[in-house]
Amino acid sequence: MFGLREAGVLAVSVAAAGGIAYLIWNYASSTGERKSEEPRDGAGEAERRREEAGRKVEVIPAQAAPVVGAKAPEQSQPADSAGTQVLVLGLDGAGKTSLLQHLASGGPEQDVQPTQGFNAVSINREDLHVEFLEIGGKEDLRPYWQRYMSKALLLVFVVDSSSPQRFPLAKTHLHYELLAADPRLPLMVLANKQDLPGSCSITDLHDALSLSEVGDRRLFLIGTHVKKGEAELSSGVQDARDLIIQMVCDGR
Ligand SMILES: Nc1nc2c(ncn2[C@@H]2O[C@H](COP(=O)(O)OP(=O)(O)OP(=O)(O)O)[C@@H](O)[C@H]2O)c(=O)[nH]1
Ligand SMILES: [Mg+2]
Repeated sequence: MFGLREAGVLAVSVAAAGGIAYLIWNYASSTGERKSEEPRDGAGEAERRREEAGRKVEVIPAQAAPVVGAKAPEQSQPADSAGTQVLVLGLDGAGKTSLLQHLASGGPEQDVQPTQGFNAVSINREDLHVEFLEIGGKEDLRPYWQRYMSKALLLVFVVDSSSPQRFPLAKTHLHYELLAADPRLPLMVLANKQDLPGSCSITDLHDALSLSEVGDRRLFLIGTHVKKGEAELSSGVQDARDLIIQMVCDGR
């Protein structure tokens, strides 16, 4: 595992809009191959790659820390360590549990079932403990989402990029229930299922979810996919994990 900068991911432009600063860069494909050996040296080159791939990552660069151990997911009540949890939300079927399995184990996902309540997952290493809390996305569980905002260090909002018909519903929950509850909480949107044909690019998802209107908070938008049987983490999942670990280390 390596840091974003070490991975050769290059910031190609900086845009400030609505008080939010993004560093925008690309990753080469949706197939999960991290092109760490290829230097990306200029906005023109990166733009070319973006056009080729139809994918981009918008993140704020961070140094990464290695993960040396992981604890298996378990059903549990959320821990009461205020402001330290990574809260993982999103509509049912978006891929939250699948992503957490990959983030925690670094390996292929096991069969996943819809989360009926909470799903607590930890990443542990000698001097680092990252605690994720997924709350299931079914309609009857969504009223619980907001209750855990106050304990969160970061909100990770997972979207199924292959289901554009559900974007308006996701947007409504995101803006009017979650972001409204904490105007400062950093937000990481994972545009998941980028492997599926016809999945929405993160540029389009940015617009569909009106992410330019998320307020005065740090925003990360990353295209991801997880596939059963794939031994390697996709580059987007690696980027997400690196950023999350860095934010936990920094304490926001
Ligand atoms: N093709 C593809 N399938 C995915 C991806 N991520 C998840 N899936 C599949 O989507 C289905 C739902 O995934 P889950 O991880 O259970 O989704 P969830 O967001 O946890 O759903 P709830 O727990 O019901 O809120 C499963 O069949 C996964 O295998 C992805 O990136 N690509
Ligand atoms: Mg789940």
